[in-house]
Amino acid sequence: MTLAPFGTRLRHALDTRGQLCVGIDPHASLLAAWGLEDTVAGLETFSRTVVEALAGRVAVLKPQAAFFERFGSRGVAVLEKSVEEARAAGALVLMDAKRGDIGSTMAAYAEAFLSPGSPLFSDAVTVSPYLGFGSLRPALDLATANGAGVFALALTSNPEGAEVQRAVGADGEPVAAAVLRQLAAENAGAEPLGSFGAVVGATLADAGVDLAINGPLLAPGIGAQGATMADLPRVFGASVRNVVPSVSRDVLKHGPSVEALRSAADRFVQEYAEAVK
Ligand SMILES: O=C(O)c1cc(=O)[nH]c(=O)n1[C@@H]1O[C@H](COP(=O)(O)O)[C@@H](O)[C@H]1O
Repeated sequence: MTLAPFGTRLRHALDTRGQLCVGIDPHASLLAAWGLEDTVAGLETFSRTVVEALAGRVAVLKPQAAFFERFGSRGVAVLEKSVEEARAAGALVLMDAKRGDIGSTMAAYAEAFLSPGSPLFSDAVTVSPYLGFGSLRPALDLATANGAGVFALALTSNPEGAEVQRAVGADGEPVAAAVLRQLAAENAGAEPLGSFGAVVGATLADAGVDLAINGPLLAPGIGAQGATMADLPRVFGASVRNVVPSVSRDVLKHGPSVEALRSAADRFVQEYAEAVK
């Protein structure tokens, strides 16, 4: 089955399900809080519960690959199953893998996450552009061919990110601005939304760069890292409607009750709607 472009599918999901991405981040501390063991079995119960609670409800689920990889191949098998079940229930899956490498190796990462035959095929994947934006080309091309998307780190939510991302290149352009400019070029002419997104933390005091990339802006940092939905209009300005606010721990801490997870996600959707009138 040929998928419509990711940007089109994402816009529809945000408009119909509400503007929210929930991260599946099975921290050891969350497993313990849910009364689960820090084992593959605990991981599987945790992930299955989040998918059961939210995949039929929220626009995007974002499994954080690291928390599955720490259990080795059996953890990755849980990740594969979670991706499949979440997609089958109607959520778009954004694989948070933050991969980055030379182009020829990036092609292999792209095969892993953006090729429909792969067990980890996802609707989109996070990548690091810090080996040079051009190194992402194989991922951008494979995504286009398969109706998938790519989110490149631009201004991350952690305070350390600035030393690299705010650095100014020889031509006077800040590094993050160059990433955003190249994403905008990839998205040129796409309607209603391009398939190539930027990651811009909701925790920023001020973006200070042009966020009008005609693509989605993944905004982590809401909740546990201190940002709120009310911060989004200030950080994102005119681009705020293209923001995909992302929350992990501040939703997940409400489990293992399926109802409580759903209520928490619904509250965040409501808070976004109130903040962005
Ligand atoms: O790409 C991301 O999702 C991401 C980028 C970023 O700048 N900051 C950031 O926190 N993230 C991820 O978003 C999630 C944040 O989790 P919470 O702080 O629990 O909501 C983690 O999985 C992070 O790896």
